[in-house]
Amino acid sequence: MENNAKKHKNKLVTLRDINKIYTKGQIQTHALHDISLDIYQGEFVAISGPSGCGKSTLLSILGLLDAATTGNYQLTDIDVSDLSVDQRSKIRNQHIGFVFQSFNLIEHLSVFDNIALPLEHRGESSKTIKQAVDKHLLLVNMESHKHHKPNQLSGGQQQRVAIARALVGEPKLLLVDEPTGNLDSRNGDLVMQQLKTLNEQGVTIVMVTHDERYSLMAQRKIRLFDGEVLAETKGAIA
Ligand SMILES: Nc1ncnc2c1ncn2[C@@H]1O[C@H](COP(=O)(O)OP(=O)(O)OP(=O)(O)O)[C@@H](O)[C@H]1O
Repeated sequence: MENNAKKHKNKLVTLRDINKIYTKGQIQTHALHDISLDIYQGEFVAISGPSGCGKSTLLSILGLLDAATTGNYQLTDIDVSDLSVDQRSKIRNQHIGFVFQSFNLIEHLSVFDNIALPLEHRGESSKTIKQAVDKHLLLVNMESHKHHKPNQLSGGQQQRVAIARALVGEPKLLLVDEPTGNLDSRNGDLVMQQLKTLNEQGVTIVMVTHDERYSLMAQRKIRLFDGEVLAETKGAIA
């Protein structure tokens, strides 16, 4: 298969010399050391490495949930290194979608209403919301379940709803943290197939995973160790 990154030359993420130091009282943890990374539009990047090596920290910085202690981060043409918390959250809402291991769906809302949430926060009209939600229900093959509540769905179906919710605002970057961690292998395979298809349709994905099989589905595999990039493998498409 052709590497999507070759089709899309636009650079989405430029990280330069990113360091993250957590300080708690007298204790400092140097979680990321001088990470430099470029991610291009259309790529599927997997981040792996042992527990505590900094994967979630890196994903939080990429997703503007947290800021680096030092270093530079450019998202498309926006320098997001030194923004206030409010500015960061505005850019996050516009440009970034998240999928977490635990789905994080709201139990008392229907599938439709869960997917609609990001657009409601943006104050979109109900017509725009309906069109966008219907489109994304189709994208993840969940249109026949739109009136269901999350507890009436399998884990794999819940994760597909979470993917639709992450994508409904048309983010530039989809960040995925252990998407199959709470799923059996059949549902895990279905969710991964869904992510692969979305990537083939042009969605840029950065995914943290412990599962070697799934990281091989990405075009690039970045292995962290003690907060540093230990190795980078390119073109490993399954
Ligand atoms: N909020 C925090 N305060 C202090 N230290 C933290 C905080 N978050 C993470 N750390 C530390 O930073 C280092 C990297 O943690 P991180 O959660 O990024 O690793 P990880 O690779 O995602 O681990 P896992 O695979 O177990 O989820 C660890 O030593 C961790 O203890």
